[in-house]
Amino acid sequence: MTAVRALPGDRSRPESPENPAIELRDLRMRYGTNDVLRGIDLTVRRGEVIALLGPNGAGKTTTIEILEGFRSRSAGEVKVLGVDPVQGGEAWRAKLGVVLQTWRDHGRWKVWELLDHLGQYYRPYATPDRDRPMNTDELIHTVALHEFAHRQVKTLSGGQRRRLDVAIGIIGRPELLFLDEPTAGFDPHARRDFHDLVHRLADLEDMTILLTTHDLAEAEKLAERILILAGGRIIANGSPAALSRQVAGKSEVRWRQGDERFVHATEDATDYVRNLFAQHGEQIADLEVQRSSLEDAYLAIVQQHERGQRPDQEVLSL
Ligand SMILES: Nc1ncnc2c1ncn2[C@@H]1O[C@H](COP(=O)(O)OP(=O)(O)OP(=O)(O)O)[C@@H](O)[C@H]1O
Repeated sequence: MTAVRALPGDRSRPESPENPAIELRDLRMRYGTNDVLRGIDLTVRRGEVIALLGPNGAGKTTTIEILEGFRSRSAGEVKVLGVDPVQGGEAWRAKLGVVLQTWRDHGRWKVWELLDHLGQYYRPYATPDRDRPMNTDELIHTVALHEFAHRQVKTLSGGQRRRLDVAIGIIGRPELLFLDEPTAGFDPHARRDFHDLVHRLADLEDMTILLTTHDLAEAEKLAERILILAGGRIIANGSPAALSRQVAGKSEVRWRQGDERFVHATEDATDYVRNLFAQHGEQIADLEVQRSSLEDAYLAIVQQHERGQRPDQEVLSL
C-alpha cells in the first residue's frame, strides 16, 4: 500500500487570501483565425462558487479546458492553485476535479468497481487535512447511485451517467472542481439533489467550484458570483442579485381590486406598494411583486453587448 504523505505547503494554502484558486491575466485563445478569447482577466478566491454563463460558442468550455490543462492557450498568464496548468504535474492534477460535458467510456465497468478503481489514483495525494480518495460507498450515496452500484455503466440512463461523471469528478476530494454543464439531462428531482450536493461540497469540503450552465435558475441557486462571457471577453461579473437589480431594474406589481386585475411596472416596488395601500387600503387583494429575473438580466446584458451598446472593454462589475 502506498504511504500517505503531505504535499509541501498544502495546509496553509486554502485559507490564504493572497493565494487565489484561479488567476487569469489577459488570457487569449485563437483557433486558426477565430479569436475565441480576447483578453480574460479574472481572480477566483478559494471557496468561491462561480457560474460562467454565455451564449453557445462563447468560449466557456475552451476557458475551462485551459484551466484544467487540457488545452494550451494562445497567450496570457494563467495560475490555477498557484501553478501554470501547462506545467501542472500529477500532484497538482490530483487537487482538481473535472466533470467534462461528455464522457463516453468505461461502459463495461460496474459503477462501484469503477469508482473504487479510479479512487486509488488519489491515494498517494492524501494530506492530513484532505483524505483522498473519498470512501467509495459514501460517494455512491452522495450522488444517489446506490441502487445502481453493481450495474454496468453502459446500462445507466443519461441522468444516472451524469451523476457518475460527477462522482468521478469529486472522488479525489478536489480543492477546485470544474463542472461543465453538469445537470444537462437531469430530471427536476436529480437536479435538486445535485444542487444540494454542490452546496454540501462548497460548505463541508471547502471546494472552489467553477461551473458552466445555460440554466439561469441553476446559476442563481448555486453561484455566489456570475460571469458572463461574450465576444471573447467577460462582459459582466457580479452576484446574481446585483446583476438582476442593476440591469433590468424594474419589478412588476400585480393586484386585484374587486373584480378588476392590475399590473404595473416600477423601479421602486416598495414605494409603489406603500402608496397603493395608502390610497386603496383594504380594497387591495392578491398582491404580488415580481422582481426582474436573472434571466431578464442575462438576456439584456448579452443583447446590449451584441448591439454594441456595451463596449467590449467595459465590464459590468457589481
Ligand atoms: N478544437 C477546436 N478547433 C477549432 N475551433 C474550436 C475548437 N473547440 C472549440 N472551437 C470553437 O471555439 C468557439 C468556442 O467554443 P466553446 O466550446 O469553448 O464554447 P462554449 O461557450 O463552451 O459553447 P456551448 O455553450 O455551446 O457549449 C466556438 O466557435 C467553437 O466552434
